[in-house]
Amino acid sequence: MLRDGALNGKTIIVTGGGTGLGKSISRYLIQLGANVTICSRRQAVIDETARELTEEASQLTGAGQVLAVACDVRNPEQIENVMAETIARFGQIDGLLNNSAGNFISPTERLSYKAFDTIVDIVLRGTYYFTLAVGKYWIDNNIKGTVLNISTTYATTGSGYVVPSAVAKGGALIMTKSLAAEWGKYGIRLNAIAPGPFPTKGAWDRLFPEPLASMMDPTSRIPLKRVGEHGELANLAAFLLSDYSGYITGESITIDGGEVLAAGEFSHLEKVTNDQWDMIEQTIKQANKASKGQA
Ligand SMILES: CCCCCCCCCCC/C=C/C(=O)SCCNC(=O)CCNC(=O)[C@H](O)C(C)(C)COP(=O)(O)OP(=O)(O)OC[C@H]1O[C@@H](n2cnc3c(N)ncnc32)[C@H](O)[C@@H]1OP(=O)(O)O
Ligand SMILES: NC(=O)C1=CN([C@@H]2O[C@H](COP(=O)(O)OP(=O)(O)OC[C@H]3O[C@@H](n4cnc5c(N)ncnc54)[C@H](OP(=O)(O)O)[C@@H]3O)[C@@H](O)[C@H]2O)C=CC1
Repeated sequence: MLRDGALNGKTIIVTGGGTGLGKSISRYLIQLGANVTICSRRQAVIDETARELTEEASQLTGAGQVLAVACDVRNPEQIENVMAETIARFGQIDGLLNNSAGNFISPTERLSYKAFDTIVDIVLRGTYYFTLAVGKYWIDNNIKGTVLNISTTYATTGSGYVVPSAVAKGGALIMTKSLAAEWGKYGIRLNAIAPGPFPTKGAWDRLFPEPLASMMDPTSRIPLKRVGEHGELANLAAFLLSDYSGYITGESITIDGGEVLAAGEFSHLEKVTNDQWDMIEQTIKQANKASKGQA
């Protein structure tokens, strides 16, 4: 979507950049000229992704570079190490993509306290620790940085069976809006993306495992009748991290093929056939006549 070189000179940290959506977005940011630091807990995973993205970038003109630094986002010292290594390698930090997450489906009453804490700590604590660390650095150094948080559609609607994730994503979304109001005076922008289903191994293993996958078609309730493509999400993420979105802050943009709209009171009526609509129309018109005393 953006022109080549649109992110030249920018350095962006992507948490959870070794796999799934974080990897796809990192790939596109690098293509657009950004230098990207990817971080997550598993050093071997981010090293392999960095090798792959570096190889791909070497085939392109004007692509950025990639650095892999291990980090558990629940640990402030490790976050500060990622920032220090990024600044040592690339000079400064311009953007932060909070993408790391943990999640699994479960009836809430089956969860231990530790299970609930594990998800909330990765998603909410990890997001505010990283945002706080980078925000302080930007304010101290007068840098007009940008934060983008990967949220979900149920951060605003809520959802059963993923309650710790909903609690944490909801909290992170309110942080996005609150800090956008507070840090606007420093030129710091914060936005979020709320994706619907985008197939990744991490999400599908934990949210759509067997026997669920054999029992239901996740596209049936999506108005556009398909899941998302990683490139579609990467386009939106790159735009929101770029200067082209310079007047957008505190916003959450949904990218879900219309899935949340399916909750609308009458949206399920797509199952009604044309013959049934003929009958329904006649029935309603009869009732209209009756109410005017013409029946
Ligand atoms: C119907 C169609 C649906 C289609 C799909 C649509 C999807 C669209 C919307 C999706 C929105 C959001 C998506 C995401 O966030 S996807 C990201 C998924 N990726 C990950 O989760 C990657 C990282 N995850 C992990 O590393 C692990 O899963 C974990 C989060 C558990 C953390 O691992 P860790 O090793 O730190 O933790 P433990 O294994 O020690 O577990 C901690 C406690 O949690 C308990 N636990 C773990 N799994 C379960 C389970 N399935 N049920 C109940 N409890 C569980 C575990 O027992 C530990 O607790 P205890 O010590 O008390 O036993
Ligand atoms: N796929 C989808 O349909 C949707 C995804 N999302 C969101 O998109 C984002 C990416 O998810 P997706 O790509 O699907 O799944 P992945 O499982 O591929 O990505 C999650 C990433 O988070 C990292 N991570 C987990 N725990 C930590 C931690 N404590 N510290 C640092 N990194 C951590 C993992 O790496 P490691 O294990 O090495 O630490 C992994 O790279 C998440 O925020 C998710 O909530 C939202 C809506 C829909």
